[in-house]
Amino acid sequence: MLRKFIKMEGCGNDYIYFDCLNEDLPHPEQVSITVSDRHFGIGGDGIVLICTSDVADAKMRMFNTDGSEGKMCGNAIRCVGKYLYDHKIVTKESIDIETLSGIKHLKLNAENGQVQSVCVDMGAPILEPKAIPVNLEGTQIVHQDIQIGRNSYPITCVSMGNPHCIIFVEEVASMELEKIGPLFEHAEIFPEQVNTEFVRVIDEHTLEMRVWERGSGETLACGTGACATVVAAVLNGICKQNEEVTVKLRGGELKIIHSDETVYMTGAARKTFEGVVEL
Ligand SMILES: N[C@H](CCC[C@H](N)C(=O)O)C(=O)O
Repeated sequence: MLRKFIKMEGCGNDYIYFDCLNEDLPHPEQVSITVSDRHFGIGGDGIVLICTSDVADAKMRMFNTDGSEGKMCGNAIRCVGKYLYDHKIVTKESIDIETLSGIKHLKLNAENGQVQSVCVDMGAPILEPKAIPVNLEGTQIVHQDIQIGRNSYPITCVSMGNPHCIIFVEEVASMELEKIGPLFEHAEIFPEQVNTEFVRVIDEHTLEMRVWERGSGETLACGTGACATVVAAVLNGICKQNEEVTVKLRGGELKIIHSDETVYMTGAARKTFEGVVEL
């Protein structure tokens, strides 16, 4: 079966998008494993299905490279907004997208009919350990030492609809994430695994972040991870609420504001190419 796809990226976090508004995509878990392969497939950090919704302008489903379904994806939701507007499926610049973590509100920033960037209301962070989930005692997990492998790390745990573990470190560039990332991802205290962010503080308005994603490994950026990182920085007294923080990622930058009620994420969304793939 031949199927059209569109490749898009947000800060280098690149997914293969399938328009499922009129045609479903069977076995998305297996499709993601196959087409995400950067040598034997199209290549990407996973796939995203753009589907109809009864409660919003569209529904987004995303799958990691290992076929697991993510409950929210910050970089992808910006690209979904771009796809819908650029293809005139929506004509408004304020739209809603249904996800497994609730309905998200998007403000599309377009020039000449093409979306360049999007501001997403990502919703309020979830800090209650059982809801993240993380199997640790307490009302929230902030700067709590845990043993991972042979070392102990002070972690902060935040959910943005998907689980994140944030560690503040002196230097991120030379970290060997392929070694340490899986130790966090599959640590027993995370019953649904975890996305792990390693963060260097540049100043109270600038953070440098690398990420080892649940189900995909290291990606060039993680939108929910950048939001979780700023929430963790506020909880640790590094950044201030209601002040914009720039999160520098390997693939670009995201602007995050952790307000009293929610977290706003603003960043680019870009199409790289379209194609047809044999599924
Ligand atoms: N790996 C994540 C989903 C993708 C999140 C990330 N790419 C983003 O931009 O938020 C998970 O399984 O929770």
